[in-house]
Amino acid sequence: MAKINILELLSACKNLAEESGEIITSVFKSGDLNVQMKGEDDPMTQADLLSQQHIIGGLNNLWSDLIIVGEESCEIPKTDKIPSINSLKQYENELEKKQPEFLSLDTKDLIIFIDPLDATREFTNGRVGCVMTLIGISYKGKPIAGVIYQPFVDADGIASKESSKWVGRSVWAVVGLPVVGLKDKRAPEDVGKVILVTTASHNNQQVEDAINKIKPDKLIRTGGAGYKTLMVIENLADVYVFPTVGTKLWDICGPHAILLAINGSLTDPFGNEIVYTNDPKKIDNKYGVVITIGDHQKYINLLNQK
Ligand SMILES: O=P(O)(O)O[C@H]1[C@H](O)[C@@H](O)[C@H](OP(=O)(O)O)[C@@H](O)[C@H]1O
Ligand SMILES: [Mg+2]
Ligand SMILES: [Mg+2]
Ligand SMILES: [Mg+2]
Repeated sequence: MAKINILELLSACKNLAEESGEIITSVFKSGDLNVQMKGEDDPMTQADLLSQQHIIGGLNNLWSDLIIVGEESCEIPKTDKIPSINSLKQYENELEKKQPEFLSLDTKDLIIFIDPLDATREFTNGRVGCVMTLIGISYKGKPIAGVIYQPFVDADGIASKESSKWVGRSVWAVVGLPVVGLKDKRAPEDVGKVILVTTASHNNQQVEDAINKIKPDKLIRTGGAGYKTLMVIENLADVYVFPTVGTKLWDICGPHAILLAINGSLTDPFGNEIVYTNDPKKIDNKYGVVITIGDHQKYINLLNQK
């Protein structure tokens, strides 16, 4: 049975996500997005496709037996890319003390979830600040590591319309290790407020009901499942609620791992844990998601009050 070191796998994912960011920005700059509709309200562009091919092609070159679930249904052409596996080596001693089993994981228990471009709709509309590549690593059904790569931002994650500022930013974590480079971005005037973030473009009665039950001090509607989760991770929002079908496991696995690493929570609206599986019938988060930093149960109770 092949064994995998989580730091080597995450290093490869981070390297590939960062390079997929270059693919995404160059497709955007070319103006030739080649938008195809996979279904009603479900766009895919050339950037989604090339990003997924780059990431899976690179992983396949190192670990041919990895179970990978990518959003797009496409061929994976052979690539010369050999991802870097050593960029997180300095964390090995710390991980050995805290989660020694993560240094030697059975391949059969791992599933990698790839969203090669989250917020495609916003990408096609030029609202690129929400766009990110999401890679999550699950082990025995739970997220244990993940990387988010934002291509259209500066080093602090601030979105810009000027391409000269697109340095890009990775946020990554292994559950059990301290998270590097994250800031608490709560504005002083928002301290003590309840800030709820939800969909900008998939509003429905359940979303409205959830807002009315939580009664936030401040409501933010914006695009991207990854972007909204990152807002919770960076303390720009207390709770992200989307209480209906719409997101898939690849939208949440990577962000969920980062959230867990900072003691946040992600469940369905009834408080049930999400199980990460490659069963295609269970890829939808069919009851929706509730994502918090702080008192998760308080929001679950509010959402389930009669
Ligand atoms: O990777 P894509 O298809 O862009 O992912 C979607 C999500 O599936 C969807 O839930 C999000 O909707 P909202 O923005 O309304 O929350 C969408 O933005 C993308 O993240
Ligand atoms: Mg999509
Ligand atoms: Mg997505
Ligand atoms: Mg996507």
